Amino acid sequence: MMSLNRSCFLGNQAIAGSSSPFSHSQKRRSASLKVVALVPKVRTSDRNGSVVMESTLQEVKDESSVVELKSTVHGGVQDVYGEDTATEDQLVTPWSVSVASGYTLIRDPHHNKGLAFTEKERDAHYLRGLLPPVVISQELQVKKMINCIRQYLVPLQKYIAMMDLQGRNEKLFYKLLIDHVEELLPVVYTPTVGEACQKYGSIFTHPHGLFISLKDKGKILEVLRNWPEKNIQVIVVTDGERILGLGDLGCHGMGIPVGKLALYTALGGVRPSACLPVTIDVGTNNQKLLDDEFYIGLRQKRATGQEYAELLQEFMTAVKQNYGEKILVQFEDFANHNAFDLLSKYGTTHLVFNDDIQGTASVVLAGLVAALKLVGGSLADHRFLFLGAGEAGTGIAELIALEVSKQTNIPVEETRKNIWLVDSKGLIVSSRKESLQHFKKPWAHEHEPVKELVDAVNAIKPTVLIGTSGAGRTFTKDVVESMASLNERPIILALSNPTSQSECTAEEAYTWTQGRAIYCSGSPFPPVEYEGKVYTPGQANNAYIFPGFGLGLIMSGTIRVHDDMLLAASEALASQVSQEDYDKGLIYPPFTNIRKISAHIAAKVAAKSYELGLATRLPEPKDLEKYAESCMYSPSYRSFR
Ligand SMILES: NC(=O)C1=CN([C@@H]2O[C@H](COP(=O)(O)OP(=O)(O)OC[C@H]3O[C@@H](n4cnc5c(N)ncnc54)[C@H](OP(=O)(O)O)[C@@H]3O)[C@@H](O)[C@H]2O)C=CC1
Ligand SMILES: CC(=O)C(=O)O
Ligand SMILES: [Mg+2]
Repeated sequence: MMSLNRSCFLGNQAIAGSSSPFSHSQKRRSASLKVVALVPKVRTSDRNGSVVMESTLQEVKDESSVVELKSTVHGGVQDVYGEDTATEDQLVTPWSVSVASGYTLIRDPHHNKGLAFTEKERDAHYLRGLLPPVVISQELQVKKMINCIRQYLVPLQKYIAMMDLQGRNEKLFYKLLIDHVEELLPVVYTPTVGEACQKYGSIFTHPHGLFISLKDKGKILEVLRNWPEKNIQVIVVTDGERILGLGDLGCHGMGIPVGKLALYTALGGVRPSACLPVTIDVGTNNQKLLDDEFYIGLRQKRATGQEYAELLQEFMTAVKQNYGEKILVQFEDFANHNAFDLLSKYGTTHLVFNDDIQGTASVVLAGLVAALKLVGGSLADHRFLFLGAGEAGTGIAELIALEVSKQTNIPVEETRKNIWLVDSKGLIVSSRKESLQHFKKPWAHEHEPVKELVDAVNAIKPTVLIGTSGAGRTFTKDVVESMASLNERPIILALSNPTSQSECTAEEAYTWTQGRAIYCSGSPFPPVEYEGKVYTPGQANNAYIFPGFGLGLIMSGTIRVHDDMLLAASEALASQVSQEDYDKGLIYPPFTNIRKISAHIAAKVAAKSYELGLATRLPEPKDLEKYAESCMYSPSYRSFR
C-alpha cells in the first residue's frame, strides 16, 4: 500500500517520514527510512505535500545528532521539533510525505479502519499499541455507530457525529449511510443540513470541501491544485446565496455541496475521492452572519456584476484546465438572479447542470408521471399551479411543458398554457410581463391579476398544486380545502426545504383533504394517522435524481447535458414505483432501494447520451445497467498488504 499521506496539516508539528514524534519504531527507521530532522531556521513553505526541502532537512547519522539539533531550538526533553518552546513567530514548515502507516494511517480517513484493522495489518503497519487489542468487523462498527447516533436526541448532534465520522473513517461513514439510508438521509441532508449551515461557524471543527474566495482571484487554479485528490469527476459548487429556503448563508453554505456529494457517493456510487465540494465566497448580504463572531467567510457584502462574473469565469476555466473537458459541475443553491445566467452561459462550454432548476424538474416530473396511475388521465389532461416562480418552479414547469409537447406534438408555447405560477406578487399574468424576470416571462398568460393563492386556486382550478416558494405554511387551510373541493385526489407537493419552509405539513394535507391528498414534501415527514388510517407521505427531492444522473454522465463520458437526459431520468425513476408503493398512495419508491434505482437512472441517462452522440466512452457497454452497478463505489474495507 504505497500512497502519499494526505494529512499534512498538523499545526506546528512537522512529521518527517518515520521521524514522526508519534508513530514509528526504531526497527522501521533503520529498515526503510533515513532519520531526518528539521532545522529551526526553515523558511521555505511547502504546497501539496510534495516536498522540496533541501535547505530544511538534514540527514543525520544517529539519534544523538538529533538530540544535538534539538538543543538548538531549546526544547524540553526529547522535544526534537522545538514544540515546547514554539512561538507563533517561529517559522516551521508543515510537511509530510510517507506511506501511511502507524499513527498517520489511523489519522487518514481514506484508509482508516479503526478497530477493524486485522492482527496482520496491525503488525505490518506499525499499529501495535495505537489501538486497543480487540479486532471487530465493519458490521459491528456500523451497529455501534448507529446505536451511538440514536443516542443523540438533537438532530444537529447527529449531524456533527456523522461529519466527524466522515473525517475519521470514510468507508465506515458510507457503509453506515448506505445501510441506514432512510434514517440518516435527514441527518446529512435536508432538513438537518439546513440547521448545520445556519450554525456552520459554531460547529466548525475542520474543513470539508474547498473554499474559494475573492481573495483567491487570479489564483484559483493554484487553489484547486491544493486539493489532495487529482482525479475529480464531479464538483458541486455553491455561492451560498440561496441555501434551501433559508436565504443567504454565505460561506456557511458549504454544508450543501458536502451533503450533496455524500449522496453522490452513498446513493449514486461515485467514489468519494472523485468528488469535490466547493464554496465560492463572494461575501454575504446576511447582516446577522457579518455580525457573527464565528462566521467563517469573508466579512463583506456580496460582490456582484463584473467582479462576480470574473471570479466565476476564472473558476469555470480553472476546473476544465485542471480536470479536463468531462468534469461535471453541478450548480447548487445559487440565487436565481445568477443561477439561470450561469447555466445558460456554461451550458454550451462545460458539462454543467443546475440541480435546483433541472434536477428538481426531473424528480417532480417523475412523481407526476407516477401519480397518473392513481389519478388517471395523461399529463396533458392536468392543470398545474405553482406557488413560487423561481428556479425550482419555472424549471419544473418547463420540463412538464416539454414532456407534454413531446407526448402530444403540440408546440411547447401552447403546452405552457396549462401551467400557471404565482410569485410573491400574485399570479403571473400578461399585464405584468414587462416587469418580470426573464425566466418568468414564458408563464405570463392572459388572465386578470390575482393576488392571493387561494383565489388563484379557485380561478385556475388546478389538479396539481406545487410549492416552490421557500415560504413555510403558505398552503393554508383554505388553499388545501379548495384543492380538495376541486379534485377527488388533489396532488399537493410542498417542495420547499427544510421542514420549517414546507408549504404545508403532511398532517395538514391529509387532514384538510380528509385523507384524499396525494402528498409529498421536499423534506421528510413521518407517517400520519387520520381517522384510524395511516398515511405515508412521500419525499419529492432531487436526491432521487442527481446521484444517478451524475453517474450516468460520468460513466458514459458525456460532454454536455441535454434536456432529453432529464426526461430519460424522469421516466427511469417513475418506472421504479411499485404496485406496493401505489397501494400506499406513494408516487416515489422508498430510498432503501436507491442504489439500484440510481443504477437504473444512470443507465437510461447514459443510453440517451449515446443516442444523442454526446457520450465519449466507446464502445458503448452492452448492458448499461450492469455497467453502472459495476462502476459503483463499495464502502467495504480493503485488506492492506
Ligand atoms: N424538494 C426539492 O428537491 C427542492 C426544493 N427546493 C426548494 O424550493 C424553494 C425555492 O427554491 P428556488 O426556486 O430555487 O428559489 P427562488 O428564490 O428561485 O424562487 C422562490 C420563488 O418563490 C416566490 N416566493 C417567495 N416567497 C413567497 C410567498 N410568500 N408567496 C408567494 N411566492 C413566494 C418568489 O417570488 P418572487 O420571484 O416574487 O421573489 C420566487 O418566485 C426552496 O425552499 C428550496 O429549498 C429547491 C430545489 C429542489
Ligand atoms: C433539495 C434542494 O436542492 C434544495 O432544497 O435546494
Ligand atoms: Mg438545492
